[in-house]
Amino acid sequence: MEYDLGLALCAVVVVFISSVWSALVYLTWRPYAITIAFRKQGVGGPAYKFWSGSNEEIKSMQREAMQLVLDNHCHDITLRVQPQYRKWISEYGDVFLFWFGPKPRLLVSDPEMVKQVLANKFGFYPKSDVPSAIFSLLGKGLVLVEGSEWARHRRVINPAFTMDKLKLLTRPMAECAKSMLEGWHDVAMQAADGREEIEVAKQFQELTADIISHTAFGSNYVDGKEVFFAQKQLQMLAAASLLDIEIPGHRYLPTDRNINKWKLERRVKNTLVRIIQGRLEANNSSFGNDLLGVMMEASQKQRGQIMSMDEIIDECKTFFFAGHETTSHLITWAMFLLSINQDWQERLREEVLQECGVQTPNADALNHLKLVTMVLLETLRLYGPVVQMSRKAGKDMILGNISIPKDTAVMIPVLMIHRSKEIWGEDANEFNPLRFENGISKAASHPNALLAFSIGPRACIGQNFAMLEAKTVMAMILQRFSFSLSPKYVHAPVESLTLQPQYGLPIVFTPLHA
Ligand code: HEM
Repeated sequence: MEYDLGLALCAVVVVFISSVWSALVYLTWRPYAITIAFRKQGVGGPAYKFWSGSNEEIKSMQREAMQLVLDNHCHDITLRVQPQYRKWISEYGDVFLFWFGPKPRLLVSDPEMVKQVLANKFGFYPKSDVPSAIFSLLGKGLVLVEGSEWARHRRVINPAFTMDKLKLLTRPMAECAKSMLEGWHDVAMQAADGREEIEVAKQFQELTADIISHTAFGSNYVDGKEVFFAQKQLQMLAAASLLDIEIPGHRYLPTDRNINKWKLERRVKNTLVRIIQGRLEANNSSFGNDLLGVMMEASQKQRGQIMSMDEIIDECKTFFFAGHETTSHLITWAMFLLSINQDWQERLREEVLQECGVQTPNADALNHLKLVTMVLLETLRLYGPVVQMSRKAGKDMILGNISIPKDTAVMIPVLMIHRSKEIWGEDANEFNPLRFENGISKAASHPNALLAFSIGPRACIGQNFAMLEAKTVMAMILQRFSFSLSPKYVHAPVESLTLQPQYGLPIVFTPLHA
């Protein structure tokens, strides 16, 4: 008996010592060895700090940067949004190593190396490990799945985003926009001076929520909006915990935050199950022309491609996450740029009136809006909603001439790349839509320099949807109003998962017609 107890005690001591040893190796020796291996290849970077890596330094730089208010015409917003990358690129160059806690991250801002990572067709650079908060937002939706599972999902979802299907969505998009703009028109007409100041960032969030609820869920859009609001709260919880180092098992503890999160997740799931079940049981000849219907149809038709209920649910969550805020911020920033560039606002209005008249624009007319497209591309370059992307080396890789050990995260600082003078020329920090006159690939010294929708096989599946939506809304605003920036506006772009104006975007509208 005593012998057994002694043996058990010995085992506990051995396990304890070996865990402490592994932890020490992981937290000290490994970062040291990785640093040396990269230094030998000429890759510098900030020194590793025990346990917290570079996190505290980043947090402190970001706290300081948040105090900055920029001039309205200053588009070099890296000072405020990515101060750490700006500082480290100037100190260590295009490629450097930093640390997310004890995990190594290689920042790569050379466009050719970025292309090698994003356009890799063999899946050698999968998405890097996502924080659990993001995973619970998207589950196994298209943004996060990998390999053959990703290929199966993408095949099922692709038909929902073909141009002929998207064209059908122009009408619900325009109807949602019309109802918002009629409201603006009425308040402006009632104002004593016929002008009205409106905080548009919030309005566009509501509009794009309305549009994605209508276009994804058609007749079920009221339920769709319920999902949307719950997802939105989950997203806020996720954003608040992004720079926290995850403690294993913490997400299973019944803390107030976790309990709230579980409740919201249940609400999202139950509502989506109700919508999908309803369509399956309706016994109609088709599941509908909305994104959900087209996806369910494709899932049933393509033999061997069927997606389970849980997978369809995760794709619906993904549409909300990936397609709502991004598009609303694109429209918000385009309005900001047109408010401070009145000459471009005038040019765009002329183009819209010439191609669409005063009618509600249809997909074919929108297709002819060349200047509007150029302004949206320039907005995506200067204020693209996605400011960085990350991947990891799926195995030991050679990138450029640098050896990268398996599992090293590779960070792509989109915001910095979009402002590089070497890539975009001396006017990189200026608003110049004409750079896109001959198309995206000719706008910079590298054909893949615009990364707003990413490139390669994992590029944004919703990019045509987003551009169609933004063009519809912009054209309808230009038909109805002239607008300028309110003196109350404070230029303070901030990243909260996506790039947004920290204090909103107040704009003064004057209706063009009574
Ligand atoms: C201005 C609007 C948008 C921007 C700037 C944007 C940007 C991006 C970017 C940069 C990626 C690649 C992310 C990465 O690889 O890490 C991506 C992927 C994706 N986006 Fe978008 N997006 C927009 C709108 C939309 C819309 C409207 C939808 C759907 C309704 C959508 C759905 C997706 C999906 C499903 C993926 C994952 C694709 C895959 O991995 O195969 N996005 N988006």
